[in-house]
Amino acid sequence: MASKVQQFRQVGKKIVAVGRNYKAHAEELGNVVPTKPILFLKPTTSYISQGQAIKIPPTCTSLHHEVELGVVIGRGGSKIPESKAMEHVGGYVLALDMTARDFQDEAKKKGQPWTLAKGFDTSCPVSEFISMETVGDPANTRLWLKVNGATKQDGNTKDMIFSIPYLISYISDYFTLEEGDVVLTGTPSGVGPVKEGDTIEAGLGNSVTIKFQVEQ
Ligand SMILES: O=C([O-])CC(=O)C(=O)O
Ligand SMILES: [Mg+2]
Repeated sequence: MASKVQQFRQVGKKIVAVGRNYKAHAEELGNVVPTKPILFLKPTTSYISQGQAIKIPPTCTSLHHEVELGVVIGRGGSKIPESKAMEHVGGYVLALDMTARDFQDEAKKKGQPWTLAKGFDTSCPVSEFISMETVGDPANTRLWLKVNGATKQDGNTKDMIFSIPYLISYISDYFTLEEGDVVLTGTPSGVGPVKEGDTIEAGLGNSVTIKFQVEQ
């Protein structure tokens, strides 16, 4: 029987996402490099798993891929010290933080929230649960993404600005983290648009790959 944490999608808890956690990605979109984590939430209705398609949200003209390491919380807590943060990690997931970049650009200009740009149905494609042993060192793991076979993103979690323990501690100062919550740790550089009919393939380390189709 799969443990509860392995069924994080059914547990159906929060998705807390971190923005601009890689310097090269902050810079490629003309944003300043943050001095503290930028957080936003994605609803759990945004999850899809392999076999389901990424659907371009209505009126979106620039749907971007962002490959990210997701941390699955195994043990909840609030005000978790950085030194104890890794004890709250249950495992990992390879995720895409699909982003309606045109919606986000408009929201940024108007000082409005990113909810629609980041939280629409199918905006969080995920792999199956990945064990800690499979990932090995989450602070030195390759993350890559291809569109129709062409490499677009090829990064490493060692380039995160804020580490996983720091993020868990920081987030839990404000939000209680619960078993099954997922923390998306930000995307490396190379984000870009996808269109109807495209195939997105992404990988983590040497062993985990996912594949999703984009549909209108
Ligand atoms: O939309 C953005 O650029 C922020 C973000 O999610 C990331 O850096 O992963
Ligand atoms: Mg992201």
